[in-house]
Amino acid sequence: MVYFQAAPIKVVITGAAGQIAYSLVYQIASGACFGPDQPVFLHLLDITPMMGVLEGVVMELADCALPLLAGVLPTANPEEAFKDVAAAFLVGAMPRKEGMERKDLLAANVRIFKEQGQALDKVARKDVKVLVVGNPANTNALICSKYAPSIPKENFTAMTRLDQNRAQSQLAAKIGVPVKDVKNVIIWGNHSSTQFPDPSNAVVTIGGAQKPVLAAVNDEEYLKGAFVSTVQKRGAAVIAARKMSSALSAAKAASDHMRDWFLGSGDRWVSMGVVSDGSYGAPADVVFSFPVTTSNGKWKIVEGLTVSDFARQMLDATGKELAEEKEEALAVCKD
Ligand SMILES: NC(=O)C1=CN([C@@H]2O[C@H](COP(=O)(O)OP(=O)(O)OC[C@H]3O[C@@H](n4cnc5c(N)ncnc54)[C@H](O)[C@@H]3O)[C@@H](O)[C@H]2O)C=CC1
Ligand SMILES: O=C([O-])CC(=O)C(=O)O
Repeated sequence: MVYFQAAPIKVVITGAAGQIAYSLVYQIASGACFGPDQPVFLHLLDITPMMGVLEGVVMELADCALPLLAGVLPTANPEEAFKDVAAAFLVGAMPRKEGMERKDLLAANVRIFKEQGQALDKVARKDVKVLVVGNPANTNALICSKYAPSIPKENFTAMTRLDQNRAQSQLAAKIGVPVKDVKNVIIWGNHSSTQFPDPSNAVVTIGGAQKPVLAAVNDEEYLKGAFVSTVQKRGAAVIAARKMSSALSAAKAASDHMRDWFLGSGDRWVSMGVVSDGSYGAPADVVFSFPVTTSNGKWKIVEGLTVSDFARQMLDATGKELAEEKEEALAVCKD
């Protein structure tokens, strides 16, 4: 019997034999996600043909000799995987290949999230925090929530943190400051090429003083043009280079997202795909990425920001795409 000071929490990762999970298991089991004093019991779900590969991941986790890892359960059974979990990283889904848009994965992937919503509904803790990473992440999260009606819809989120990290990193490089000195870049809308990476409220610390990013960059053409398209297309650029989609950075972003949700975002805004209440004119009842702050395990949309004409057009385009994806997903799930 192993004794820990705090009781371990059960955390599930789906697609656990895949690329992203290979980095994510370490983020979680090392304490980077839930904190250095929180032991974790990992539930690792994949499909039956991947159980052999998954066994290798389990061996490697043991070989890491991680003090916070209380146990590991590899399984192909969703109800076993989701039983009593406090946090769920829903990664398992097909990734896109070169030339595809993420929404091209919808028909193949959305049923996974219907089935997993049903399993979460049955066996997970009612306060489980769910992060959907598998693409198309926003719409998969919506479907998952719809099939888990006993769990509050606020508990279902989609990952746009990778886009936020990309945006922050691009701006820091442009200004020539460490990435930690840029904050409050916003990702609006869908985790797709219609997303709107918005620097208009971002601030940068230069020489100990805070300055708006717009003034520090002082190049409107870049901020409305190359900056936006670089972030929108970064996933495709990584696929073109690696012939596989982002994995290391996706795992880091998933850990950042869940850490901030559990432990709080402090004085920074973070972007999360959440079930929309219609804030900022976004369509209601789609999973839309907003700027949020988090504390005590809850997120809250940042209110009162000004939306320029340019931003309005961008928000409308990404909202329209999400409304269309929702209709398509609901039709697929009916079958
Ligand atoms: N939201 C975001 O920012 C990002 C999302 N992604 C998405 O994450 C997903 C996973 O990517 P990778 O790990 O690179 O893919 P991968 O192909 O390496 O791994 C996916 C794993 O999921 C498993 N899987 C398939 N169906 C499953 C099911 N029903 N239950 C449990 N496991 C299942 C597969 O067997 C495989 O082991 C893809 O959809 C990808 O597009 C990737 C990067 C960033
Ligand atoms: O681009 C992809 O398909 C994988 C992904 O979501 C990303 O890297 O943002």
